[in-house]
Amino acid sequence: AVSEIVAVTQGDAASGRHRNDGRWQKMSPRTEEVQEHMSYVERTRQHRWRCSEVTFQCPEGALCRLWVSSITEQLQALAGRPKRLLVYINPFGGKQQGRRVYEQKVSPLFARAGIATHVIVTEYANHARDHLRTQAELDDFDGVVCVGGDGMFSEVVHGLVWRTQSDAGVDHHSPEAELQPCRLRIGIIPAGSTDCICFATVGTNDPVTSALHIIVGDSQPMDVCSVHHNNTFLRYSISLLGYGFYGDVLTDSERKRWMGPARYDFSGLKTFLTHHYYEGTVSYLPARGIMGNPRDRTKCRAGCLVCQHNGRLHQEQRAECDGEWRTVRGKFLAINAASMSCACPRSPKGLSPAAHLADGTTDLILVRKCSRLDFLRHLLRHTSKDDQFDLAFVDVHRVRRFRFTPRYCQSDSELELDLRENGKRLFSQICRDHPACGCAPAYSSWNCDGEILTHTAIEVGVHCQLIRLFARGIEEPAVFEDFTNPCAI
Ligand SMILES: CCCCCCCCCCCCC/C=C/[C@@H](O)[C@H](COP(=O)(O)O)NC(=O)CCCCCCCCCCCCCCC
Ligand SMILES: Nc1ncnc2c1ncn2[C@@H]1O[C@H](COP(=O)(O)OP(=O)(O)O)[C@@H](O)[C@H]1O
Ligand SMILES: [Ca+2]
Repeated sequence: AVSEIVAVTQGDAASGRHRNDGRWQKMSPRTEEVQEHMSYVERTRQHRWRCSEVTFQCPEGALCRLWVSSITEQLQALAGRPKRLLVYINPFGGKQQGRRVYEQKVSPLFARAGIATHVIVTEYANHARDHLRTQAELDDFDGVVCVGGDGMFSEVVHGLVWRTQSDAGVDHHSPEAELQPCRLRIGIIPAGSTDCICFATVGTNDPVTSALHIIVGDSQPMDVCSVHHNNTFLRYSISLLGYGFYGDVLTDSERKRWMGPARYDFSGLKTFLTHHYYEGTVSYLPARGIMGNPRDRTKCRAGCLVCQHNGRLHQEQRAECDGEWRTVRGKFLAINAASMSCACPRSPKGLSPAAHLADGTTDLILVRKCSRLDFLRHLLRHTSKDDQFDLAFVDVHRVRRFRFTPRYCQSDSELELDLRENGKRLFSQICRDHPACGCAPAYSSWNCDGEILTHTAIEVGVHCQLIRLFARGIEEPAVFEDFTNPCAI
């Protein structure tokens, strides 16, 4: 299809400026004869795309020129294709290859597709976020590309969402605020440690594949969670919000950044062996009147009907959901909210395999205190076909909002209630300082897409389809289609 052509150019056969396709070499070039070079998307295994080139020999120069200009015109008329991109590179993400990956694999493709770029190599953490917030001339661009991991993507989202709200006069500190969707799409060139947002929206972590999705102008809407403490905005989350296990893994892994991506495995093992649980209260607003549930074994795929259906539903039906909050108190090994599957190479089906990218909900996973062996069973099921939620100590709910309060962080009014009711103030104070007799920490931290949150008591709301990516979701393999034939236009 035309939509999967990267570019066409004309070069004359005699000059030999372009590599000749072997098939045509037998023909002797006549004086008039010219070549037409076409680059196009070719699908290879496991959702990977390659940029292939084919050369056509054309007996008549005029005809060839007509062809090239007609196809180029058609390509330019494709509305979704970006022409100008703002690129941020994190040179220190993952294995510190971001710069090399961009220069060697991505930049030549953008050039071939005639995309103009403005490239910024970041110099410090939050450089990209702050540049987007205050300096970047966003009107000059059709999209933003980040080269790095989920942390770098998160920076770009924070910059863009913040800028969009401030331009629209929306107060992002209000947890109830209806946020304005961002105009610019975001592309991810994976060069981080987990890269789960790329993996879950494209199906593979491969810079060339991602670059091609950007070039053809794909669009994948995505939900974004906002995280607040009281009435103060803390952060946005796109992949995982995790307290307990994933919070502790992250806290420990930050000290091991020098290890690169392997830090997560070391800290994962350590945290697993430590086996801490945390007490607290979770309240949540279940998503009602929607298609799908976290255990229906469906998967969010390209052109997902559930996302389309629930994305439209969201606005009108929200009122119906109000007033049905539920509360759970307990001891948890992990509290995870996955607003998408969080599929990544470590777990190809992800934390919540049936979660949707753009349905306006997040899957709240509660793992209660259990034995090490049971928790290991739960973890292992992230890597097998077995259902990780089919265990007595695991609950999963598809929700629109939720709140968490750790046990020893009661609000002042709750403390006063304690005091009035049974004179427990002194006891409460002791608990605050030394809960559980000092044997184990009373608090974990929230892991918000790989960043540690400064507060433990949080309120979370999902903003349906707030951003769009240069991706199309994971494609189902089409068995009968011939992907290799570029002439099937
Ligand atoms: C025993 C094997 C268990 C495998 C369980 C794997 C579950 C993996 C789910 C991963 C969800 C990832 C969600 C993504 C979060 C990212 O946004 C975020 C930031 O990414 P960035 O660094 O690229 O910026 N990444 C993370 O927070 C990293 C989380 C990684 C967790 C790895 C946990 C490994 C657990 C190993 C347990 C080992 C127990 C072994 C017992 C013998
Ligand atoms: N130039 C820089 N120097 C230091 N830190 C940076 C720089 N640019 C980005 N960061 C930060 O690095 C962190 C990790 O980035 P990321 O690209 O997600 O890699 P990883 O997947 O390895 O964690 C992010 O929190 C991001 O804000
Ligand atoms: Ca979702």
